[in-house]
Amino acid sequence: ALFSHATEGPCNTPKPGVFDLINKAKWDAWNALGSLPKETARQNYVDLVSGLSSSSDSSSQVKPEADRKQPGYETLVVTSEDSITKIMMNRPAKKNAMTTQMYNEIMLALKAASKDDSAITVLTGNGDYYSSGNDLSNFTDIPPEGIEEKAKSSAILLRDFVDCFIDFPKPLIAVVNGPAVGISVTILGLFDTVYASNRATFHTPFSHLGQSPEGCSSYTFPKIMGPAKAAEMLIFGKKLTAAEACAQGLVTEVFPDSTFQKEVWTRLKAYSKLPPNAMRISKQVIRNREKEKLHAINAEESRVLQERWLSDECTNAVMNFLTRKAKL
Ligand SMILES: CCCCC/C=C/CC(=O)SCCNC(=O)CCNC(=O)[C@H](O)C(C)(C)COP(=O)(O)OP(=O)(O)OC[C@H]1O[C@@H](n2cnc3c(N)ncnc32)[C@H](O)[C@@H]1OP(=O)(O)O
Repeated sequence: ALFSHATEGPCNTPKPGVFDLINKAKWDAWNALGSLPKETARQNYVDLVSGLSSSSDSSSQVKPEADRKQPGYETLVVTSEDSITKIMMNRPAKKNAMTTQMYNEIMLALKAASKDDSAITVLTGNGDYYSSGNDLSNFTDIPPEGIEEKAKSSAILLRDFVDCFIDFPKPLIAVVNGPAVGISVTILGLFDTVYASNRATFHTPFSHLGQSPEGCSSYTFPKIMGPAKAAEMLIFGKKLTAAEACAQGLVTEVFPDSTFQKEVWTRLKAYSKLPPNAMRISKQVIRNREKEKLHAINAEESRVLQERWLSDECTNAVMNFLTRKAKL
């Protein structure tokens, strides 16, 4: 309005029709300036634009992530911005291996995200790995009651952890920034969207570790990629490239690593502006009929693993890693 007034003087065009909403709003604003002198309109325009540029200068002083992060997490960085809650695994020196504390904190963060006012939730990793899966030193922390008790409490923790993903009510997106191993791969079948850098790989070496599939992958993987391809991953531990995982339906889209963060976050910010209730309800419609089945599968997988963790095959594989004799 001020620009039109400064250059053309008081409003001199016919009022746009009632359905021409944008032009009508512009016309109303111009007309409201009445017979303001052109020079005053020019000065007001300059003042307004100068004010906009100084307020955009102050918007570049966005709080650093450290200031925005939610308190109370030691193994994660959790932030909420642009209607997106981002849960970032934050043990980069240990390739984001998942400790007992990290499992517990991820559950807490998911429960909080399910109730906060964000529209979508993202899980990602800090550093060069997405996650190297279960922290194998979890197996060294044996309670006085013995190894059976450890296997039992681990199976309960695993079951509770995977249940949180099965029940998560909002769109859940994995931003797979690098290689992913073990449980960080298997739970991807419970996400709604999986974006991967072309540096990411997907590896479930359960037989190598004397273990068996979890995260409902014994059900979701054959469903997603067919039983033959799922068997190659889950029984024989075949490691997939990001492109292969995408071709088999586990990954939604692969991006070049050099532009990964920029492209993915631009897209997620656009998605986060969609009506949140519609997204939540669409997810329910897509997922709800499977929930009961997934809970039963999770319980069964956890029970089988509890036994596997007590096997010689598993104990030897873990000892070989911890004594530096073996790596994947
Ligand atoms: C409640 C229980 C639930 C259980 C659910 C079950 C889940 C099953 C799984 O997740 S199975 C998968 C288990 N993961 C692995 O077997 C991976 C083991 N790690 C490796 O083989 C390698 O570290 C690697 C290939 C991931 C990376 O090799 P690279 O040479 O690049 O790096 P480093 O080995 O030097 O790693 C840096 C430090 O990080 C430690 N580390 C990495 N991953 C793990 C891990 N999963 N557990 C424990 N520690 C891990 C590694 O030991 C190095 O530590 P250091 O610097 O102190 O030497």
